[in-house]
Amino acid sequence: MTANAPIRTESLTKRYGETVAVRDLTFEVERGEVFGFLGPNGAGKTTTMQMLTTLTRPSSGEAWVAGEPVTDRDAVVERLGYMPEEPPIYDELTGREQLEYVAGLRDLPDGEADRTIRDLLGRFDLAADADDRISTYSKGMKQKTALIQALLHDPQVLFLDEPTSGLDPRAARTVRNLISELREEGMTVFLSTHILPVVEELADRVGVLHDGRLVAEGSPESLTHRAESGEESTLEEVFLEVTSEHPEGEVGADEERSEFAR
Ligand SMILES: Nc1ncnc2c1ncn2[C@@H]1O[C@H](COP(=O)(O)OP(=O)(O)OP(=O)(O)O)[C@@H](O)[C@H]1O
Repeated sequence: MTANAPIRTESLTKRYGETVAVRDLTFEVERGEVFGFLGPNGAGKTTTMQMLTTLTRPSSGEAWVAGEPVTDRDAVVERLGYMPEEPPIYDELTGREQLEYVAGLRDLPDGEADRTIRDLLGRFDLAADADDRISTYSKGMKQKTALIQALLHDPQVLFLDEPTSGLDPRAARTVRNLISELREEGMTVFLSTHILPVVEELADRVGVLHDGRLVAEGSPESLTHRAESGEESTLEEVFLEVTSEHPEGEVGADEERSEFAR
């Protein structure tokens, strides 16, 4: 355990009535690491991300983001950037107006906000479209706008929920390249997706969630070179294997997650 890991959870659990959406989740993400959070539909990825971004409170257990407990909403929100699967952007605004609006919500001083917006629009190749309405944007341009708005306040940790879902291959490639650039700059990224090639390309480490539990964890390479089989396989095969090894309701409360050689 690293006390100052930018993301750290301990026995994090969320219950909705009888449903245990996330159970006893303990993991950490190191500074500058891209952590790929994988799992089939209903595994608990969104719920985990909502707890880490303070949108929903844990039922039990603890979590810290950028050193702050997720129960301290203001402190955590100041330090994280979050791009949800359906980013809140308004079609009737222009890209620039949308970003100015978010900068206002974040209380960024006007001069600083203008400079940051200009820099990020340039960097994400959106400057020429910044004064067009978002209703005229492609899905990829909307996604880039959403990524910029998550970065405006220079967060220490970035949470991305299915950042490439619904994008055509070219737009998905652009978004993957941008994430890769952020990683090269040392950003800590928590990347939730069920698209395996995305984590294969971008993640330094992968966690596989199934039925609310972390059932496998390791580098993408170690997951594809499973120590016990000694055979090379694809991440998809490993994913299917570890999620079928743990059919719903059959995972013992104290069962260890699969560990792979790092
Ligand atoms: N607000 C809620 N009320 C009741 N049950 C919920 C709520 N949110 C999630 N759940 C349940 O918790 C479990 C985990 O859901 P979650 O959305 O976190 O999974 P996910 O891995 O993000 O799935 P997907 O890939 O389909 O988005 C599911 O059984 C879901 O039905």
